[in-house]
Amino acid sequence: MRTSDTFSGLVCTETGDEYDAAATGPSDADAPLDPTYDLDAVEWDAETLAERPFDTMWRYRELLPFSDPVTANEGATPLVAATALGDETGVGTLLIKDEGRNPTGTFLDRGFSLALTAAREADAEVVAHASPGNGAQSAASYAGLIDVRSYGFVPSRTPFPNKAMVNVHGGQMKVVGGRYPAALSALHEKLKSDWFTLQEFDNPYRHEGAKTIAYEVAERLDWSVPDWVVVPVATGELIYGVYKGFRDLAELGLVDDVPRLVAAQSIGCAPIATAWEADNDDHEAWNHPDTIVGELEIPDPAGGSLALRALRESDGLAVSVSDDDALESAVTAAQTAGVEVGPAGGVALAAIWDLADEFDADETVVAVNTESGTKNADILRSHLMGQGI
Ligand SMILES: N[C@@H](CCOP(=O)(O)O)C(=O)O
Repeated sequence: MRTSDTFSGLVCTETGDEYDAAATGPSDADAPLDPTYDLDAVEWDAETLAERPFDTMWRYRELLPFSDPVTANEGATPLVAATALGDETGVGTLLIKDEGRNPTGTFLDRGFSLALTAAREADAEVVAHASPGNGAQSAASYAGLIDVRSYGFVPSRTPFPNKAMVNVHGGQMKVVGGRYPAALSALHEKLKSDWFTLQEFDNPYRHEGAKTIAYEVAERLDWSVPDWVVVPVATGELIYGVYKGFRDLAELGLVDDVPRLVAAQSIGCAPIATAWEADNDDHEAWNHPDTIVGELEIPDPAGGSLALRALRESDGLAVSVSDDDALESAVTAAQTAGVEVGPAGGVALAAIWDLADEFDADETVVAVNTESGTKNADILRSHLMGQGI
């Protein structure tokens, strides 16, 4: 395996036990695995990094596991000022980290760059996972780069642009009747022992890609951290990755602390927000999930306890918002900040409205827009039609 010089292997997020980085299937650990690094060997400072072009997430190569990446130039997304929204919500500085600007229009590209590099290093011939749609599209794209067969199991409600682009990238798609859990069950039924799993948290590299969002935010803020980062949460991959990224920077002494994280979910599927309210360390699976925000309709998140840990350790919060407020917020961002926010990003922005009393007028709040709004243009447009527009 061609790993970076600083990569020091995989450890269990619960026990700290070490695991084989070259293994191809899910580990027998009790909890997800985390890539680790020899931080003493990472010689980063503001000047060294400033000399590198702000072009892809691979400018942070010393804190990524592989030396020869499968890449489509993911990362280096803009941090856009949402001044009008900030004024309306009383937030001093409101910024949107626009992950819709990634190659396939989702932050997931960061993690799939790593996961497909791991697949290539393991000589995998078939890769597979289940997703609400963005994941299938992104995985098909990266699998195409290394010419391996990819299977994306998706629920029938998956947006047409995702389905179409899976095929355009040369991927195989299995559309499963029902919702996301049905797609996950279908994957588990079909999974063969020689298939390489790309599933969040079974594959230890998906959240590792997401952590580079934190590096970019801190660097764009001249190596300071915002007061708050508001993150849409489904499996917990994104929020745990972002937390890990800020923690890395604090350990390296590049920033003073981690920001307070907010987990934003839809009222129709809010296992993490509910567990947080009940002061629990893990979630209970959500019965009867029902939200228009398909990317967040994950009733039994694989990273539930890690998401809750990220909230506890960052002195964070969790909140759930209505579909209507999420869509209204996404539309407002498009109209006032020029950012094509998707429904999941709208959930993060709606959470800011809900939490307006928590934020001080001089604070900086970053909301993560996870996907390009164009993937769900029909849903966003239908919200306008409800207003007679
Ligand atoms: N996948 C979602 C956002 C967050 O999901 P998580 O699984 O990382 O918690 C999206 O694409 O919008």
